[in-house]
Amino acid sequence: MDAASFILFGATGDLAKRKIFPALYNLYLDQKLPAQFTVFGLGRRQWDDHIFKANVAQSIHSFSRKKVEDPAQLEKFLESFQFCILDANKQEDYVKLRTMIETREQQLGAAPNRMFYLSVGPEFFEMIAEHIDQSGLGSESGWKRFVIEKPFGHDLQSARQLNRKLNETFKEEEIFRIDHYLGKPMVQRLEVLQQKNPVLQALWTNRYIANIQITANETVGVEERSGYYDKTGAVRDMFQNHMLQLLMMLTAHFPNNSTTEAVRFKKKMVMEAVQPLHPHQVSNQVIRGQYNSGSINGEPVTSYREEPGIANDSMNDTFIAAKLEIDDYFWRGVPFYIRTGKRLKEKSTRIVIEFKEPIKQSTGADIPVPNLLVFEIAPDESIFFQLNARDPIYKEQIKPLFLDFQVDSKDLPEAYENLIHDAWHGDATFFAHWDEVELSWKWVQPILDAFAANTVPLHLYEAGSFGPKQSDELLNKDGFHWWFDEPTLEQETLITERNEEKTYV
Ligand SMILES: NC(=O)C1=CN([C@@H]2O[C@H](COP(=O)(O)OP(=O)(O)OC[C@H]3O[C@@H](n4cnc5c(N)ncnc54)[C@H](OP(=O)(O)O)[C@@H]3O)[C@@H](O)[C@H]2O)C=CC1
Ligand SMILES: O=C1O[C@H](COP(=O)(O)O)[C@@H](O)[C@H](O)[C@H]1O
Repeated sequence: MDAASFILFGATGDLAKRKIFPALYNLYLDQKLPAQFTVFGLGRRQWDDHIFKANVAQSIHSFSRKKVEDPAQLEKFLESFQFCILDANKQEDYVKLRTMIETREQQLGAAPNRMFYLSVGPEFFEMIAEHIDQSGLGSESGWKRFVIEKPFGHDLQSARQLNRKLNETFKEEEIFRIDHYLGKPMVQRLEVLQQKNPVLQALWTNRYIANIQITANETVGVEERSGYYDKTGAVRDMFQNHMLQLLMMLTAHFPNNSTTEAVRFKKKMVMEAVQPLHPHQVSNQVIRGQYNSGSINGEPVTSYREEPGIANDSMNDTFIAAKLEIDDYFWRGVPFYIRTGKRLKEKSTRIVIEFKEPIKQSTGADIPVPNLLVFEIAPDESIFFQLNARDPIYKEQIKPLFLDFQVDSKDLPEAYENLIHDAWHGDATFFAHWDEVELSWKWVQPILDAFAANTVPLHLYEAGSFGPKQSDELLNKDGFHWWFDEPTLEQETLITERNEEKTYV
């Protein structure tokens, strides 16, 4: 593996502390970093190497998946960390940084391979790219990679403008746009599950599937991010990126042993086939919500408008549900329902595939019992299939039967480990290509416009619920309902049993 420098803008920030340093440490323990590497931490704070290393050590003790068992090993890891005070606006700071990096590369006899990781606000992306170019930091003789965190733009126009600017310094193949949902192990499994299982391949079409539901419910509220979130809302924060990436990963028909290009091409085809949303359709197909006060896990929580830093008349969306269709040979006619929101009843990220032709119960309430295939992504990972069988006691009745595979996620790499590792290897498969990003913005743009013009109602929902009731109606009018908001008795039993006895794959 190539020796390289990891140049981290925003090394004093929250994301670096909670995700990036722990990910680097776990990769180091798994021997997935090059034998020679240096992490250059950057920020305006008057830190030196000593303070920086102490902060990195603290972050590892607090947030690492693998606990520190050998302090000497941690010390050795920290030897590769250096700090450079840098103000992103100041060209002279980049020149100083360049000298520092070149000195270290010479000491190690290492090639000038440089990974620039921007864990800073998006307002810095263009400026930093330009300074990297002008200061000569993007050396010609090694490889260079530019890793950026979302949000990538604020709307279609700003995203295009940002991309044009970045392309002046970096080629598309040098830009790694992180969408951490693509780093989640279950999401990474979707491609292979589909490719390597003829049974799933056969079922993966409108012939058998009645509808698909993609949910990312969160219990947390706006937290300390009011400045960012109140301008962003659920539509930009989660829907345009994470939710549409889940849609692409689920519905793309990947060829066997796909290359990076093939995966990205197939995902792009999905987004091209998603039926465009016309302005007059937004109010029928999109539900906008904002949390009111309520309680979560028995604790009272305030309304969004009472959160610190939020105006008491804010119209920002903390919940969005939308219905869309993919107009291609495989998916035509299958409705996709996608929702995400904050301050909901439970943390759950899942995809539910509901199959056609549910059987009717022969006794009791006339409840249709469909087959369901469920991918649980968070908080625990699992795949389960709901089948129907004869009730062994009340033989005239049908009883759901579950094939349930729980994934023991505590030993799996965390999303950031997967993504940093891949970027270091130059593998862009699980990063968002510009084409996907642009098409995603294009699809959500009518929603952004409608929200800005207030032509879509803002429904307040009680914190601790599953969002506004209008989100249920979105499905009810098509004869469906969100699965698992109110689990059946059998599903409830399955969930309880899972916690007692686990079947791992
Ligand atoms: N935190 C999270 O969980 C997630 C964050 N993100 C994204 O990651 C990025 C970073 O977020 P987060 O870490 O939370 O933000 P923080 O506000 O915690 O950190 C911001 C960082 O930017 C640095 N910075 C600010 N201004 C300058 C400047 N003029 N020159 C140089 N450095 C500067 C700060 O360093 P200093 O003050 O020392 O200058 C600090 O290290 C954002 O784009 C965010 O949207 C994405 C997903 C999740
Ligand atoms: O990108 C973001 O994701 C988190 C949710 O991520 P998860 O891995 O916990 O599902 C969300 O809370 C945050 O607002 C958003 O910026």
